[in-house]
Amino acid sequence: MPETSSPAPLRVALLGCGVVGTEVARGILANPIDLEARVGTRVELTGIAVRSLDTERVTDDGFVIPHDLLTTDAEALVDGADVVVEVMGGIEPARTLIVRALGAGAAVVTANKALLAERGPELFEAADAAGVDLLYEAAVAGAIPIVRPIRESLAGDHVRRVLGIVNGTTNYVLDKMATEGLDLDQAVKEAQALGYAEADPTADVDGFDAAAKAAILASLAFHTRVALKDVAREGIRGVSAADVAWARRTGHVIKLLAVAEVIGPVDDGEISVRVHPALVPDSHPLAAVRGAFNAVFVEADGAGPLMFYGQGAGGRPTASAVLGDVVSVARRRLTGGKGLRESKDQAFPVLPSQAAVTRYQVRLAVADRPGVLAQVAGVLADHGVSIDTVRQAPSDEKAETAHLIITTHAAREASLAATVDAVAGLEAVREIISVLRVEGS
Ligand SMILES: NC(=O)c1ccc[n+]([C@@H]2O[C@H](COP(=O)([O-])OP(=O)(O)OC[C@H]3O[C@@H](n4cnc5c(N)ncnc54)[C@H](O)[C@@H]3O)[C@@H](O)[C@H]2O)c1
Ligand SMILES: N[C@@H](CCO)C(=O)O
Ligand code: NA
Repeated sequence: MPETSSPAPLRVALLGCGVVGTEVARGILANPIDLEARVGTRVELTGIAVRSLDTERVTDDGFVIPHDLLTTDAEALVDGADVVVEVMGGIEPARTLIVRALGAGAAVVTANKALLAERGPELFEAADAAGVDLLYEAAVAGAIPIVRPIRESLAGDHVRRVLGIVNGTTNYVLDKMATEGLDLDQAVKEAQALGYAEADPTADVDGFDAAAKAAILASLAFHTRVALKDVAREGIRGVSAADVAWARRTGHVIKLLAVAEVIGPVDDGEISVRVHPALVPDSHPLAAVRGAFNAVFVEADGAGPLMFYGQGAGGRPTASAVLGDVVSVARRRLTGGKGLRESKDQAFPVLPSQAAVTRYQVRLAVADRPGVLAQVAGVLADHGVSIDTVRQAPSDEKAETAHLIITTHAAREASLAATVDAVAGLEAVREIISVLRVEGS
């Protein structure tokens, strides 16, 4: 009988053993899903790089990570690996270790959106040069398959627009404000108590986390390179309980959206990439995304609208995406295939935020007397901003003040800003209370 030799085991090195890392380790060591059967060879966790050997590493449901797998020598661990899984976060030493791994011919799986958004090109070039995979499904919207669908399933289509709720913490905060009437600070404290928001909630509340994910999504969707610095970013600090309540009255919810869209021809246009709070009509699928859930709504020429929904964070959900990537790179290595190359054939100019085209809802307090509405409408007309609807809220008779809620047709951000300044200058206008973009209609 001819001898058949089974393929060598796949050696996986894990960098980081925190919320995600412990669950990745458990997934490899104690996976009820048989990784060996999925991959075609044994998947061996060779070690886990940690900062301290003294901490006991246990998953939420009590799976203890064997102490003998832990090491503080991340470089040595990387050098012996076929696949390196980076879940330590931060820029350094993650960047150096990933470049080292790729240079040595190992495939890399990472969940590190901050690193990809800041140093992606360097990493993709190292992966392409070595002909190995650099996969990062977990970096955008956690468990939700969105990187692979955009990169592979939609590669034969033209993506026009991506609208994403890609930060669970801010979605939880805005949802609490809408459903319980909390103000922003109260809702952030609740998010912190539940472990969604960090002690310093800046990365979430000010939109940095969503902006990193927007840069990654835009790069994939439009086959180009969008860096974090190209993303116009506004967080949710300016959203008041009154804004949220008014949104409900006008049939909207406020969401922090990551928006990436082509403006102009799909093969010769420009792109706008931005993160900001926006009014989403109740009828849009994104309006139904509650609590800390994430969702990404994609519009493509051929496919039409697509919606991806699920858990964007948490140890097990994020580890699910990481493990899927591990299986994917392992299968490719086993068949001797090269890694997927970065797709960056389109050089779309990224528009500055003032050039973005959106609908707006402006809420203002005006003197309640004849002719004021006509004056305000006249200023919008003079600036070429077209009104879709005007609604007047019940007036405060004592103060002789009326509230106007004006929704515009699509206008450039720069024109709208100039228009609002001119409206604010009218003698009859007491206050511009809020200006919010309207997306998804
Ligand atoms: N937690 C989530 O829900 C989630 C979701 C998606 C993506 N991510 C990403 O996954 C990565 C990990 O996130 P996390 O929540 O598990 O973070 P975490 O802070 O819980 O874990 C990171 C671990 O890496 C260790 N570490 C950091 N630097 C190290 C070094 N130089 N050497 C050895 N160990 C080091 C830390 O001590 C910590 O234990 C981050 O890039 C994060 O953005 C996390
Ligand atoms: N802080 C992020 C974790 C996932 O990237 C969130 O709230 O969604
Ligand atoms: Na994902």
